Amino acid sequence: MIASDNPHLEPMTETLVFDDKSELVSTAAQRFVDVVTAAQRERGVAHVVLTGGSNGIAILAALAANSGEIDWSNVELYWGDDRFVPDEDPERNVGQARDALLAHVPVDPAKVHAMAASDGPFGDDIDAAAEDYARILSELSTGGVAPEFDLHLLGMGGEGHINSLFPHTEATAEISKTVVAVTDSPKPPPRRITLTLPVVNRSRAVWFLVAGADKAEAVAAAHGGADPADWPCAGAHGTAETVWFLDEAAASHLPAD
Ligand SMILES: O=C(O)[C@H](O)[C@@H](O)[C@H](O)[C@H](O)COP(=O)(O)O
Repeated sequence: MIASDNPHLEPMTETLVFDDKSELVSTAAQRFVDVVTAAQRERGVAHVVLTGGSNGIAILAALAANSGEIDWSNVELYWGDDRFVPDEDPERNVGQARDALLAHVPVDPAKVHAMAASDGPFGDDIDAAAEDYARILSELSTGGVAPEFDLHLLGMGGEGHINSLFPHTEATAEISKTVVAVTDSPKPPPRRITLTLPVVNRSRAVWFLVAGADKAEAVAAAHGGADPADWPCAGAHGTAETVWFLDEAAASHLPAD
């Protein structure tokens, strides 16, 4: 089992409900700037895990327009998951991030840790590609497992999937590996590489970016303490904070208070 040696005691859960998706995105982008600049002040380098999905990419586009005092040359960037398809496939999360943000800010290419594509250095060997990502995480950590990320962004599917961790799957139940290959994703494409829940949960801050009525049941399940096997989103928590950025539709099944 992967343990977090983070000393934080009482992680805070915060649920923010916005009138609409654009307000959600602009607030999360502003707060992203605050978290990354604070991490850089304290530790020099910020470690941030990006996500795909419409909200995750919209935040990156907002940051391309205004990223305040972020020193992009001192941000280590990772992905929570990616599709194991050719690099030029428009479904790749890293490609969408390149278009939305990375092409527009002075990131250090050596600090941009994309998951391998199916036409990358490991060819079609998805297990080798996943193992290599685990090696990268290990090498960039102080304890040999994975970094304690300053921030892990998460989108969420209507059935509660986060990264490529779907309900009732081995990947969601994984407690030893930091990164696994998924070859039968219920949502296409079937082949993906994903961080596991124990490594997500090494993050200081875990943020859910969720809009739309089709997500309301999963949001309510996570807030009600559901079993992560049923609702993987219920198993993701930051060691310092867990923040739910919701629009009103996504929050519609939460208790009124
Ligand atoms: O892996 C995938 O198939 C998607 O990228 C998925 O995980 C996405 O992030 C969520 O469904 C949230 O998407 P939205 O932000 O568009 O709701």
